[in-house]
Amino acid sequence: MYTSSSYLTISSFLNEEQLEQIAQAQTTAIYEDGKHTARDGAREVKNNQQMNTGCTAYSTIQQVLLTAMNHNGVFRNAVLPKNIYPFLISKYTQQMGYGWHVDSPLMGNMMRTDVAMTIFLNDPEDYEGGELELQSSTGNVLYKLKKGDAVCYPCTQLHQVREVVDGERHVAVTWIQSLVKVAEQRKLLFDIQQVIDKLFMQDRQNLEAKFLQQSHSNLLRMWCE
Ligand SMILES: O=C(O)CCC(=O)C(=O)O
Ligand SMILES: [Fe+2]
Repeated sequence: MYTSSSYLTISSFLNEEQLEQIAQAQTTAIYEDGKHTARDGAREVKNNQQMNTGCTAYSTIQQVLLTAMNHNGVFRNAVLPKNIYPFLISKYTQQMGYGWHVDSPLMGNMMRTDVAMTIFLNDPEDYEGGELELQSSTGNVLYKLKKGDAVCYPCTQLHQVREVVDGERHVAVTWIQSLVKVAEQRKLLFDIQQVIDKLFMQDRQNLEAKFLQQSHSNLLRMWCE
């Protein structure tokens, strides 16, 4: 599930019903210049539109997205969310993009940003260009996922949204403060959790799984803040 070092993709993060609710809401949405929510060097390279957070559509979409997050075990186990920043609902039309930047380390009420997340709200066939490009030690990686899919990546990484050449790109983005600050530690915990889940699926009383769960619990206690 981790495609590169610690980038997590979640397919069908949103189901058909949730996507439909979002699409309905989007028809009445009000958008404004995305530069309002960027700071320092990011402001100059940010060229997109964002949904006005005061409109009814925004509240509806926010609710749908939070519900999806709460129900997603992979997201919870991999990201270990402590605080979630309100979603930005963005739209990139022709020639829009967001050049190389790093996200603010602190947002809102001094919330530390550990994990960034992009949820794709329309199909990759709907637009040309518009890939989310992430810096990685083994070469840059591009994400242009299916409608309803999501990608999570550590906020330590430089990234950009390549220019949309044709069509429209719709995404929801947010930032999460994790219970575990260090990405490598989160990845270890997630890997162990997946093995535990598999073993318990075969046998609810598997003793090795219980020992592994003990180690997982104690590591989480050691690393969480
Ligand atoms: O649209 C995306 O996939 C990411 C946008 C982004 O980097 C940001 O809003 O900071
Ligand atoms: Fe960003």
